[in-house]
Amino acid sequence: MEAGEDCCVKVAVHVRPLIADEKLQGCKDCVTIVSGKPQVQIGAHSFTFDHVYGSTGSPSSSMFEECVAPLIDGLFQGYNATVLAYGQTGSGKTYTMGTGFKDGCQTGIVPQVMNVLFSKIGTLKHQIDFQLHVSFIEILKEEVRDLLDTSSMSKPETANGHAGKMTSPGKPPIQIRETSNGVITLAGSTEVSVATLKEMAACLEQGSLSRATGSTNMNNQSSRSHAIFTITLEQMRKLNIPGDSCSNDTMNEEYLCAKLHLVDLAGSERAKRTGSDGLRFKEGVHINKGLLALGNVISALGDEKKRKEGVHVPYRDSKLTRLLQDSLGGNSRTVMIACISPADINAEETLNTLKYANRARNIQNKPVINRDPMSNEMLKMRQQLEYLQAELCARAGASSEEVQVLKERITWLEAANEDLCRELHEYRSRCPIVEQSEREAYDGSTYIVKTDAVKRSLPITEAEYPMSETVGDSREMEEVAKEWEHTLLQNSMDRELHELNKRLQQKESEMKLFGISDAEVLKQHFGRKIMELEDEKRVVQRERDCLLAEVENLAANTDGQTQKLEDIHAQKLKTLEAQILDLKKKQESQVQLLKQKQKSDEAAKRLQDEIQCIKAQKVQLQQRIKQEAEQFRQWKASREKELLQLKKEGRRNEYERHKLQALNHRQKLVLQRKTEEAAMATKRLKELLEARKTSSRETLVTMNGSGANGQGNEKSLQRWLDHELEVMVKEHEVRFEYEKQSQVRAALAEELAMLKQVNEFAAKGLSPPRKNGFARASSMSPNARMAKIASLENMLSISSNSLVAMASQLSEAEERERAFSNRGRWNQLRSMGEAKNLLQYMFNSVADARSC
Ligand SMILES: Nc1ncnc2c1ncn2[C@@H]1O[C@H](COP(=O)(O)OP(=O)(O)OP(=O)(O)O)[C@@H](O)[C@H]1O
Repeated sequence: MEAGEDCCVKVAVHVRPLIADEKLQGCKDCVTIVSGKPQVQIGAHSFTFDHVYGSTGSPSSSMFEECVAPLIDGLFQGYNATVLAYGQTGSGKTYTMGTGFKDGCQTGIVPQVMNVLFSKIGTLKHQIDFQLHVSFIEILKEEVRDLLDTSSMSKPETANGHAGKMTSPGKPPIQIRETSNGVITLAGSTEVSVATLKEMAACLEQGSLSRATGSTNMNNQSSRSHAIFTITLEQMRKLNIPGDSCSNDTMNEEYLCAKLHLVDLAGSERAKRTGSDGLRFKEGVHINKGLLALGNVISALGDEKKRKEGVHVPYRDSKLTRLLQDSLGGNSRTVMIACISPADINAEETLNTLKYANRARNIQNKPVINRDPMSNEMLKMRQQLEYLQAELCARAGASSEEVQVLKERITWLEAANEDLCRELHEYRSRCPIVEQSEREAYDGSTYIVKTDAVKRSLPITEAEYPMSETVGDSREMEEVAKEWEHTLLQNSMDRELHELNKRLQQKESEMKLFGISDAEVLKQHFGRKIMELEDEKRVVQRERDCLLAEVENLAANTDGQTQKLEDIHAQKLKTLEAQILDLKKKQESQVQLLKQKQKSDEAAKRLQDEIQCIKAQKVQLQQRIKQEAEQFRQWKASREKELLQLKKEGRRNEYERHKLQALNHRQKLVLQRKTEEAAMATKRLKELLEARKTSSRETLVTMNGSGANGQGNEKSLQRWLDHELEVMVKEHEVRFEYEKQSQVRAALAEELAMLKQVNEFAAKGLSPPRKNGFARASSMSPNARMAKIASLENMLSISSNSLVAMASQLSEAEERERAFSNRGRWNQLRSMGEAKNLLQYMFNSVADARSC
């Protein structure tokens, strides 16, 4: 084997979405991914990895291409590789790896690996001979079990809810061995030779079904073992050596053998949270032991100081670490996928996972191409030959050739320099535009941030009962509009009536004018006048006729006297004629007057009609005004009734609101008290943890410096013990507060879920089930429900923050505890006497505490 290149373990984080169970518990997403960066933030902690997938990091679908595909390419070059899924129980390891492969399901890394592997083999098989083997084992309770052993039966689920595989009786257990050149092998495990994708998939499916799984509170199909699916790729390549036609076939062949381990670890778990007991509890203990050993290996390899100090790496502490010896710090290219849940309830475990993963990034592996010794030797010789040939050429060549090469190099460098100058110039000319657009983008973002901040700064109490006010406002508006409309109508009708009255008055006064010159009297007057004129005319005519007769008689007598009489008569006649004419004129004028009279009669008639019409209109209008007033009165009465009803309802709502506010207040107080207690305990734990660092150092210094002074030493040991005990007590207190807070949160979440369900039922027009909580929630008004939902959501996010803060300190405490116990808590004790004294002191302290 040749010397390996240094390459760090690559770490990707896979954040799964909140699952139904977590949503039901009202869990909040407490993990933030920094946009565009592989950076994860949780509470005050921030971690950077090689990749982050899921929950608005890169899409999970690109994980295979970015993290695993390069490992497969390496496999074909002869490099070993490992993909390792790590994380808390239920965080999505099996989902990510696809080791729960069933019914040909293609999601997950392992099925994708198989697809890519066979498609590559398909394209290369004409040049290279391939051999593929797979093995599939699990480590359950520190025992390695073969998942592909067909002789052992698959065990159905037991009463304890355990499904798994039984080792066949008489078969020797699988042994982990290390070969002389340090390669870890499994003696006794089944290696199945596979030629097709289907065969390999069948192995995966068979092993997955045989794997031990069981149901816990946190995952109803929890893997109870660490599973390793290993693909071994052997290649026999024909080498193309120019000018080498004489050597035999084996001399021109190269043999490579590389392994790909696909590891799905069991999840770390807390017995209290998984609710495990009996067998499940024992499994949990073993799982945690294995993971603790893995953590210690990662810690030893990932801590630069420890690495430099050459600290022992405890691979042999567990079967898991022994099997992964090559993958961590050895001959392998390794990708670790840290699977995490974003739920705040899992914040402590998520933090622990991220801390481990972060440390794993510092592990340096030394992958080498795995050739067989013969091929390796051949390669070395060939390389040496090539080197010597080159050397020979160089020496044989003239020095002028060297000069020529240097000249060419100078020309090339000059050209490259020119290109770079041009690029720099172009960049500078583009710079102001880029800066401007960056400034604009920045301004835009601050604006968005500002508006968001303004929105967020609105206190939630302002949003309480907003709907009732809006409804009240709209009702009032409606009422005012109605009254206004009524007043307008009344006014316009009054104006109309006034107009009619005015017209009526006018017409009546006109009529009066006609009335003053009494029509009948006038008529009689004119009639009489005409008659008189007629009589007068007749008298005058008779007179004239007499006169005419006299004139004729006189004409017959023709004497002088007669002539005189005749003249007199003619004179008289003329007068009479004139009188008649005058009378005629008078008569005509009387007729004319009579005609005018008739016309005015007609006008009076018309006026009379108009007056009648106006009077009718007036009556109608008065009726309408009356009707309108009646309608308005009725509306007003009903409105007042309604108002009364509303006031009653308002009082009820007000009462309900007060009741709710009181309840909210009580809930908030409880939450506040619990949060304050939690914050105090967390703060105290933090202070103690900080103080412990210095105190343990001081203790050591004091103890080392006071070798002669036995009493001083004893006192400082006692102080150290007091401090240690206090840290533990505080850690327990915080854990206790954490549990209480989780319970409060669960109750709030339950209430919230119920209210939301009632809202959904109401939106669909259905009535909610007749259960206790539902009855109370559905008796609330929609506005009160909305307000309660908002208040509960507010409380939930307060609770979530408190949980994350506690989880952060608990994770810190646990990590330090682990580091401390690794170093040996009691290393400071140097004699049995010191130990006895300290034990006595501890007994006294416990007795004191119990007697209080
Ligand atoms: N990325 C994801 N998207 C959607 N659902 C997921 C995702 N990851 C995990 N889940 C769901 O979460 C649940 C737990 O996942 P899984 O069994 O893979 O966890 P695990 O880490 O293997 O748990 P354990 O250690 O207990 O075996 C499953 O119901 C799974 O379908």
